[in-house]
Amino acid sequence: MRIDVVSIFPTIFDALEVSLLGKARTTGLLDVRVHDLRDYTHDRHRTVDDTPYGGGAGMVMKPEPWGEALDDVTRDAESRPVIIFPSPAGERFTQATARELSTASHLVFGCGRYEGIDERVFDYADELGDVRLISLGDYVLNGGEVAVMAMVEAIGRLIPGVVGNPESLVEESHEDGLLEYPSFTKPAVWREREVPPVLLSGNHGAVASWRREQQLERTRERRPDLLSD
Ligand SMILES: COc1cc(COC(=O)c2cn[nH]c2)cc(-c2cccnc2)c1
Repeated sequence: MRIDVVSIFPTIFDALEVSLLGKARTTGLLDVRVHDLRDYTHDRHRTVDDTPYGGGAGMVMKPEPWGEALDDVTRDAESRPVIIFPSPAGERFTQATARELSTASHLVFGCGRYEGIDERVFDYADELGDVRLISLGDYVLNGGEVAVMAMVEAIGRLIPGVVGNPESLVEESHEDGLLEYPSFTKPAVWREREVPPVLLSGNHGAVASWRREQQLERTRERRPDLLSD
């Protein structure tokens, strides 16, 4: 998978080298390219924002740099990319979204800042790829960069070969629509707290039933919304 990221803070994405995705990049499973939006400006101050038409507080990201940046990153695309803009006004990002996007050949992420991006950019981008505004949650960040880091990690780890043990991807929260069961490891007793005896019983059927019940109990308590979907 090829991933292009456009941002006015490209160095933030140096952190992707450190995470599990660093290995995926060296093995060629992931081809991650980060671009500075200011490289697509032509004025002395490398301006990327301006005041909003119609008035109002804050600044809006200008369309021209975005148009040139999106042209550039899609110019040599081997397939029609999915062009994703993190936004508080976007569709909800879930494990199902991550799974869907992990099958794409080419993802382009556009990191908005300020009060957002001139709306005409999304209309233009639709000529270049499938545009998706995606929200990580109902809160506002200063920019899309942190959201892109989270999405790239959630998507990247689902690509075969990126995570060492694919078995570990199956028994995770949200993979089966429920929260994951509690985990324990040695010692069997720690600060007078015992590991649930069923987990030491060697009875795999009883362990599986206990874990399923724990998943349901936790989901009922913490995320009843997942049970009504
Ligand atoms: C401060 O104003 C913002 C911030 C952000 C960064 O993303 C988030 O805050 C976010 C993402 N998931 N949950 C929250 C994005 C936009 C934006 C981008 C494109 C179109 N419209 C708006 C605007």
